[in-house]
Amino acid sequence: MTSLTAPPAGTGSRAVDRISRCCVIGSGGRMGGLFVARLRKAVIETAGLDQPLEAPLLAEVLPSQDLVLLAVPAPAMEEVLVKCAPHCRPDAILVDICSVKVQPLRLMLQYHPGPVVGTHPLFGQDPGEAPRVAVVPGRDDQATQTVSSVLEDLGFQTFPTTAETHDRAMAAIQGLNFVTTAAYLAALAGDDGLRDFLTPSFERRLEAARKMLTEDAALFADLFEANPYSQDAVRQFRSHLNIAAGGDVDVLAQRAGWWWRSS
Ligand SMILES: O=C(O)C(=O)C[C@]1(C(=O)O)C=C[C@@H](O)C=C1
Repeated sequence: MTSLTAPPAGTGSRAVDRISRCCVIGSGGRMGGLFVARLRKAVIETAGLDQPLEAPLLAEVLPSQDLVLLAVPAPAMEEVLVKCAPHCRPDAILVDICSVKVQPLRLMLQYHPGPVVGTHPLFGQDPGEAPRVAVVPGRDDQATQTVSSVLEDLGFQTFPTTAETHDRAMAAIQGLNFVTTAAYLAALAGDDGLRDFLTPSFERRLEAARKMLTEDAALFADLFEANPYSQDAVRQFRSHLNIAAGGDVDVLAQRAGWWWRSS
């Protein structure tokens, strides 16, 4: 599947004007679709491709692109690169939006000889008021600047980081959030006798966990696996459970108050 929109007349100094053609691979997905819509709204000529990624169409569409954005899950990255990278111009900027950065950047640098930039939009299908995107340089500093400027032009706030810093942070923010929620609820599962005892604070937690565990569990499990720091994060968390097991729960509660400290 591919569709193109013509850019309107008139150019300015925005980054999107320096990127005249772009292709989103995975345009049928939620994030891919969001990027196609924003790029087109920013009047950049945008093609969308999705499965099946067949060679004749890739050969027709990709060689003319200034920027190729991979909106594909981390586990599919290598397979997609094997198919797409040979059709990209060597000077095209290759960008991904995976929620982990060490592994996708390594693969993009391996399969594409030109500019590479990793990004992670820190939001889902609803970007909210001030959507932020982490940007990780891969190869070519100018390309990193161009991609950051394009993202800002699309209405996102960007900030620079490294793949390692990013993945350590996401192991804590996404990985542990998923694993600790899943472990807690799994530990209680199967005991129907608990139903009569549910309290408002527990119900709030259950509701907060619903989407993550009923719709997005496979996504978070994949991210846990693709993040090299996931197991470190779990081990660190386990040491905090040990504090509770030793009876010092007030120490934990006091430390947790850090999140609501006044600045
Ligand atoms: O919008 C949601 O429900 C999400 O789960 C989005 C969410 C998250 O909040 O962890 C999931 C994956 C992306 O890496 C960024 C954001």
